[in-house]
Amino acid sequence: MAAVFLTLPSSPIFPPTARVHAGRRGVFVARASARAPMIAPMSEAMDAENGGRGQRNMPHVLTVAGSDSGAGAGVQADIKACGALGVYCSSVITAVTAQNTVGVQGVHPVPEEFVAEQLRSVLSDMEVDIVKTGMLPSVGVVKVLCDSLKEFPVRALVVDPVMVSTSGDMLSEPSNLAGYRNELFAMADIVTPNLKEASALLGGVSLRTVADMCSAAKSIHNLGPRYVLVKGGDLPDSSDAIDIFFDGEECHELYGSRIKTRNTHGTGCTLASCIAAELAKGSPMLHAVQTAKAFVESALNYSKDIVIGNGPQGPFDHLFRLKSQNDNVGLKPQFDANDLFLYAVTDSGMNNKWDRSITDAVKASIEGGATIIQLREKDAETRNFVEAAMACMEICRSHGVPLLINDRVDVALACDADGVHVGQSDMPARVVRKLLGPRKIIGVSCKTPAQAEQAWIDGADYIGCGGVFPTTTKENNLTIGLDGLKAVCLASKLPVVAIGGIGPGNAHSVMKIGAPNLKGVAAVSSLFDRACIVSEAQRLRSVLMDASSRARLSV
Ligand SMILES: Nc1ncnc2c1ncn2[C@@H]1O[C@H](COP(=O)(O)OP(=O)(O)O)[C@@H](O)[C@H]1O
Ligand SMILES: Cc1ncc(COP(=O)(O)O)c(N)n1
Ligand SMILES: [Mg+2]
Repeated sequence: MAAVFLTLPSSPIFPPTARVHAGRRGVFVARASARAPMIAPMSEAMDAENGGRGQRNMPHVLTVAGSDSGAGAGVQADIKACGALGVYCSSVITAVTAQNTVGVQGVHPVPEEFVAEQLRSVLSDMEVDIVKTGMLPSVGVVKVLCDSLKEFPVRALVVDPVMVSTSGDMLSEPSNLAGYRNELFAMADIVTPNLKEASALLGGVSLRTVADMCSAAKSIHNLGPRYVLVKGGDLPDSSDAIDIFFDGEECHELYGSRIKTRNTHGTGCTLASCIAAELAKGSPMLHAVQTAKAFVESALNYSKDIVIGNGPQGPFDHLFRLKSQNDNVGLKPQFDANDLFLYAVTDSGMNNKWDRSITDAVKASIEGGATIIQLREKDAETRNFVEAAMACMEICRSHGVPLLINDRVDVALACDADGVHVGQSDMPARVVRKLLGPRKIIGVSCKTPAQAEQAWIDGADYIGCGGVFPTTTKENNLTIGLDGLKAVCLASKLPVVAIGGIGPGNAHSVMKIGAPNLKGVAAVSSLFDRACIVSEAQRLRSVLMDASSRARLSV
């Protein structure tokens, strides 16, 4: 039967919303500053209309993809994935497929003009942060999309170059390769081919090893995108699920557990949508990819035994987090940068001097208002350290305060700490991330903008910046002063906690340097080299509270 496409009489032409034209390259580097001017006037206007009750824009992904009637992949997967991550998802449908767990029975492309009309409807009206593409059935649709993105630029473009379904059915014209290569890739912030797609994009090269995936990622990078993720779901003989992330300079091997299940239909669509959703929330690219990968792994794990359909490849459950709180155990606790507010770093020497156990020191700092704890035990014997860390972990967990371990990844793993803090001469954060996985918090000590940039690239969650003032806890430690702190904060894409000689007497001067990503101060001697930790922590906390309420008032 011939398809009937209903094209409404041309809608009134809305003036394109004023958007910031960030250059395609560097959209992410300029993320915060690019968004600010775009959002502020709009929310001010809405606020005024709303009696100042503070309306807010919701992070928004637009998926440009095909419909999967079985709802495991395509637009349906994209909407569920974004919804699961708390992001709004609008959808421009490029094709309707008749599809189930057996395969694809039919494909019905939507006429290019009507794809263009859908794009105009969404982009001219809504504040779309990120566009994610899936099935683009023809070169004509690719062209229409590129033209729309030139007219209505967005913050980033995630391209999942869907070509063939896992069942082996063609989802785009072979001539589409040229459309991707010649136009879309140059506009893309990230392209996420699976092994077959990467091979097709490179003229049919064979991809069987991680080394092959790295060289494919580099070759695809030469086609124009800023980042490339080659997905290894189908890597033969691999007991892990390994993806390769290439940032233009370095290949990062991202490891996950391979879940034994038939329900992997839609993993690629979901991964790309989750990346887009995390970008919409403001994550840097590598973080977005890691969070997306962890989400897919958790969803597959939760859904590994569900049965939907009789074919060889079933869908999985994107909304698993809503089903059971218990199943959330093991998911990455969202790192909350506000936890850096009052960061207590224990010191074994000071505990000995004041004849305190490490657990007493931790309890007292939490009672005084510490919002995160780091155990820094430079001289402890490993066995004692692990025992003490386990006890501290229990205390911290019962108070909902994250516990990090300084330097010792092994101790952090042994006590299932929330994360690790490393210095410049400790294990590189990239290696720590490999060992701890995407769900733990990693902090890196940085003195310079270059070190802060590296920490971000390596996948850290925050940086500790200092020593700001001279201190007795670190010998020969170069201090960087408030100017040095400010320079690093302004350059850092990660939240910052200031450290080094900070206490109630000078915390105010630190917090008022005027860097929005400076989230708090770390204290060692000013808490632990004192007779009463509780009252010192309370004093520091009230100085910090005062500084942050003044900062809010002056905005
Ligand atoms: N069985 C599995 N267990 C865990 N992760 C998987 C599994 N299969 C695929 N993945 C992950 O899902 C994402 C999508 O990969 P892939 O299946 O290769 O893409 P596509 O769906 O486009 O073919 C990747 O991050 C991959 O590592
Ligand atoms: C409409 C549509 N879009 C994308 C895919 C790819 O998904 P998968 O690779 O998991 O089959 C699909 N099967 N259908
Ligand atoms: Mg797959």
